[in-house]
Amino acid sequence: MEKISKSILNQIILPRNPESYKGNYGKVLIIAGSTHFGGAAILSSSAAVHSGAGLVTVATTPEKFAAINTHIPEAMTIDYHNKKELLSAILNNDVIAIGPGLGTSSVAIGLVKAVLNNTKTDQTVILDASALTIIAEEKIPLQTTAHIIMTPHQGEWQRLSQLEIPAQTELNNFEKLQDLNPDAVLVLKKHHSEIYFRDMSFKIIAGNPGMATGGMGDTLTGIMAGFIGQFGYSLATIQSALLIHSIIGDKLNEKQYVVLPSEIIDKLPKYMQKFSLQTK
Ligand SMILES: NC(=O)C1=CN([C@@H]2O[C@H](COP(=O)(O)OP(=O)(O)OC[C@H]3O[C@@H](n4cnc5c(N)ncnc54)[C@H](OP(=O)(O)O)[C@@H]3O)[C@@H](O)[C@H]2O)[C@@H](O)CC1
Ligand SMILES: Nc1ncnc2c1ncn2[C@@H]1O[C@H](COP(=O)(O)OP(=O)(O)O)[C@@H](O)[C@H]1O
Ligand SMILES: [Mg+2]
Repeated sequence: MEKISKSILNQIILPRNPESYKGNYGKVLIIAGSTHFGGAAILSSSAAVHSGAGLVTVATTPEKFAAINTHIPEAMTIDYHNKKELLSAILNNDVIAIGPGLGTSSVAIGLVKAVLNNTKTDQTVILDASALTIIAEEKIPLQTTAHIIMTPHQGEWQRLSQLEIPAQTELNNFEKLQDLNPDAVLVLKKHHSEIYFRDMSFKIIAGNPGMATGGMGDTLTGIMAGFIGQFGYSLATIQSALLIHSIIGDKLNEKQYVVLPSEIIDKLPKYMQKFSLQTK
């Protein structure tokens, strides 16, 4: 398994073209949140905005609109119960991240199916949290032609792959990913998270137990969406998103016992600037 080098960040995060505008940095749709998990929608959309997505729309339940607008006014909101608006948003965004705080209601199941049935080749679908639980429980095939990235923690990967955590070896993970969708990327979140794609596997040597805080994975999903929106879908972009999340977490952990997801989000623009200037 190859270790992901920090130099990938200098290659991916480049200074912006002065002539560019928000349309050049990706349209991101985050389908997230439900009655008891409003924070997951805020963290994932805030992470997408702070990591540089040009336009971010959150599809959620209207009871969370006010909280989202207050915490992250840069993001737009739509009601995920409105099938027409949802379909239009699915068709018109470059990156669709679904799952943080979504829960596993019949509405949530319908949302996962709507994304998998209506996305196309040039789009990227990030499946996280409740979306992965739904796919495992409902046995929903991953049949979209869009790029698929799954970001399970070990418990979610156990549900999806039927592999108990001790059996989540490199070889077994390759096999199960092949069964689920041979073209999908698996980002297996753990201490020193791993990436699997076709016959390649990578790991990060970064991250710390101070990051074991609820919402940390929701934040990674937003960063992943923001990075793919602006830097394009590639293995290197996925690696960069995974790495910067933990590098910032490690920097904060030097002086803090506990690292909050919202603190990582706040630091994203500064760290991205630092890495972009190192290319000069
Ligand atoms: N502020 C908010 O709105 C927040 C909202 N959130 C939202 O909550 C929803 C549920 O997501 P979830 O991850 O909390 O619970 P779930 O899917 O049941 O998985 C837990 C099960 O897996 C097991 N497990 C094994 N290994 C594990 C590991 N490495 N990491 C974690 N778990 C591991 C674990 O084992 P146990 O701890 O019981 O031994 C347990 O059996 C989802 O939509 C998410 O986005 C959260 O993000 C929090 C902040
Ligand atoms: N001990 C640890 N070492 C390194 N990273 C960790 C550790 N604990 C948690 N993390 C990171 O925090 C994130 C947790 O994701 P997840 O469990 O999906 O959180 P949530 O669903 O609460 O948002 C992952 O990116 C994981 O790698
Ligand atoms: Mg999670």
